[in-house]
Parts: sequence; structure tokens; C-alpha cells
Amino acid sequence: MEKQIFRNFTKKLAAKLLPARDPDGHKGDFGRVSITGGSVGFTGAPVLAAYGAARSGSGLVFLGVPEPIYPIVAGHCLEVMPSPLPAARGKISKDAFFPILERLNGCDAGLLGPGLGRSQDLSKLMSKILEETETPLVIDADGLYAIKDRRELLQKRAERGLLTILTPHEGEFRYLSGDLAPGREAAALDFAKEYGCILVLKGPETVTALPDGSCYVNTTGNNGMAKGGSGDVLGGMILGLLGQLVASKRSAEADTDKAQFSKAGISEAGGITALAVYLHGLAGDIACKELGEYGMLPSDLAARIPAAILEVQKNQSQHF
Ligand SMILES: NC(=O)C1=CN([C@@H]2O[C@H](COP(=O)(O)OP(=O)(O)OC[C@H]3O[C@@H](n4cnc5c(N)ncnc54)[C@H](OP(=O)(O)O)[C@@H]3O)[C@@H](O)[C@H]2O)[C@@H](O)CC1
Ligand SMILES: Nc1ncnc2c1ncn2[C@@H]1O[C@H](COP(=O)(O)OP(=O)(O)O)[C@@H](O)[C@H]1O
Repeated sequence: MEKQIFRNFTKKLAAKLLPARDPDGHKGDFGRVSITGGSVGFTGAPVLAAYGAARSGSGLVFLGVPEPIYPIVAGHCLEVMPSPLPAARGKISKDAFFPILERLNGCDAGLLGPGLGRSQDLSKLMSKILEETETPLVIDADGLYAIKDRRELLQKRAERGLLTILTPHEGEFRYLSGDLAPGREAAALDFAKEYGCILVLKGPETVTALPDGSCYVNTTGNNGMAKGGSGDVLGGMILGLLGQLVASKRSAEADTDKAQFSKAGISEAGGITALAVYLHGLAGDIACKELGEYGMLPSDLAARIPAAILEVQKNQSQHF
């Protein structure tokens, strides 16, 4: 896709970008994805992210959480596959490096951060994972905090053709040293260009910026989504759709390294990311219509992802 600015992401564009599902496909064809996060006090965030991925079409969703919260998290997982990771003081510890890396390397995409918590050890651990894994990554929430002083790792991944998607809200964008003064679109584009990543600047009218100067501005969503946990669902949805994109490339080009993203590949990943943002807002709008902006919850939004996808598919059959 050539460099463009889509100021209004439409349903028609969503219908065009929604990945086709092979009628003969099996679960491995629709992406294996892995989420790493959770800590004592933040047990919901990793589960919400996992269901964001599962409800967006992922074939297999793995979830790594610190051992002390594993029984709670596992009690909320049916389709998602949770596993306990080594822990210290209620958070994932540095001893979790190899299990996390091994899981990520066996997956089409990974999400780092929902409910992770903050510590120096976690900052070192996340930085080491960014350096070591070639798997495309989505980094959200405390994952962003963990790497805020190691942003050169993003440039190094880009130089190696590795894909990284960052999903900050404005508070997180500020501590990543993003300068909001030029305005949201320009700020997101400057950051994406400087660090060679896809930057999703969340808020009303979420901006998805690509390093090549392309940019999407979202049109769905409402203030009923301004509740802790909505962003976690979005991180999972981006992961789920990205995993499907990577898996489709893997089966279409058997000899291509799943981890290497050409410029065209980053363009496609940008489109898929903006699609996830659109569907997330649309699911929120459907939840709002049914429940109202006061009472709707992020888990209600996650449960309405299928309805949002169906609405886009209806548009697909009308236009193509
Ligand atoms: N159920 C669970 O388990 C949940 C778990 N969660 C987990 O909690 C962890 C921390 O979450 P987080 O990254 O959002 O950090 P947080 O310290 O709130 O913000 C940092 C700074 O940014 C600011 N700020 C916040 N939002 C803003 C906005 N939209 N636009 C602009 N500014 C905004 C905020 O400023 P203030 O609120 O003081 O104005 C603050 O200074 C993370 O791992 C997440 O996954 C949550 O998802 C909730 C549900
Ligand atoms: N007023 C609003 N209008 C549209 N979307 C919103 C609004 N407020 C929040 N959102 C969306 O809800 C999500 C909130 O994410 P985030 O700030 O990371 O919260 P958390 O991490 O606590 O879940 C983002 O996707 C954001 O775009």
C-alpha cells in the first residue's frame, strides 16, 4: 500500500483489510500468539488481552503470568492457555527469561506488558527479550514503561527488519519522550519514523502511524470505553490480527522467515493494526448501544468483538 494518510478509517476500508479465512484452515493457520503480563493486583489485564486476541480470530492464544496469580488467571481461561512463570514479589522475575523467549520464538506474534507491573528487573528482562526474539511484538502498558529508557532497542529491531508495535495512551507516550506539541498525528508519525515502529497513540480518534509516513485516524469508539481494561483488550486484538497476518505469510511463502518484515509487510501490519483499533471502537459502540456508556465494561466490549467483525463482514459482501 502506498504512503497515505487516512484521516477517516471507514467501514469500507475495514472490510477491505479484514484478513480472509481459509475455509480449509486449521488452528495453526490462524496464528499462535503469546501474551506476557500480569502481577499481584493486576490479574484482569492479561485475561482481557487474551480474550481480545481469541475473539479476533487467533488460532491459539498462550498466556504467561507470574506463578502467584496463575490459579486466579487460569480460573478465567477456557480457550486461552495460561502457564505459570517464575516470580518475585508478585511480579514476573528475571528467571522467566528462557520460558518467555522459548514461547515467543514458537509463536507468530507476542504481546508484552498488560498488568506486568514495574521494577528494575522487569525493565532489564523486557529489554533482553526485545534484543533476543525475532518474533513480531506488540508492547503495551507496563511493557512500555519497562523499555522507556532503552528506546534504541526499537531502532535496532527495525534495522534487523523486525516488527514492533507500540500502543501508548498520551500519558505513556509522554514518558516514552514523545512530544505531543506538534499535535497527535504529527507526534505519532515523528515517533514512528524515528524509532522504525508502528505507533498507536490511543484516545478518542486513535492514531496509527507507520514509519513510512502513512497514518490512520480512527472513527469509532466512545467515552464508555474510558475505563481501566479497555486498552488491554485492544492490545490483545492487535496481537490476534497480527498473528493471523504473520501466519498467512508463513503458509503462503514457506521459505520466508516469519520474522522479517519488508517495507510492504510493515504497510500490511499497519493496516491490520488500524483495523484492530477500528473493530475495538466498533465493539465499544455496540456495547454502548446495548448497555450505555456508564455501565458498559471492557469485558462487555471484548464479548462484542464478534458482532463488530460480523458488521464489517456484512459490508464486505455488499461491496466486493
Ligand atoms: N483490570 C486490570 O488488571 C487493569 C490493569 N491495568 C494495568 O495497570 C498498569 C498501569 O496502567 P497505565 O499504563 O495506564 O498506567 P497509569 O499509571 O494509569 O498511567 C500512566 C500515566 O499516564 C496518565 N494517563 C493514564 N491514562 C491516560 C490517558 N488515557 N490519556 C492521558 N494520560 C493518561 C496517568 O495520569 P493521571 O491518571 O494521573 O492523569 C499517569 O500519569 C498497566 O500494566 C495496565 O495493563 C490497567 O489497564 C487497568 C485495568
Ligand atoms: N472518550 C473516548 N472515546 C473513544 N475511545 C476512547 C475514549 N476513552 C478511551 N478510549 C479508548 O479506550 C482505550 C483505553 O486504553 P488505555 O488508556 O490504555 O486504558 P487501560 O490500559 O486502563 O485499559 C483506548 O483504546 C482508547 O482509545
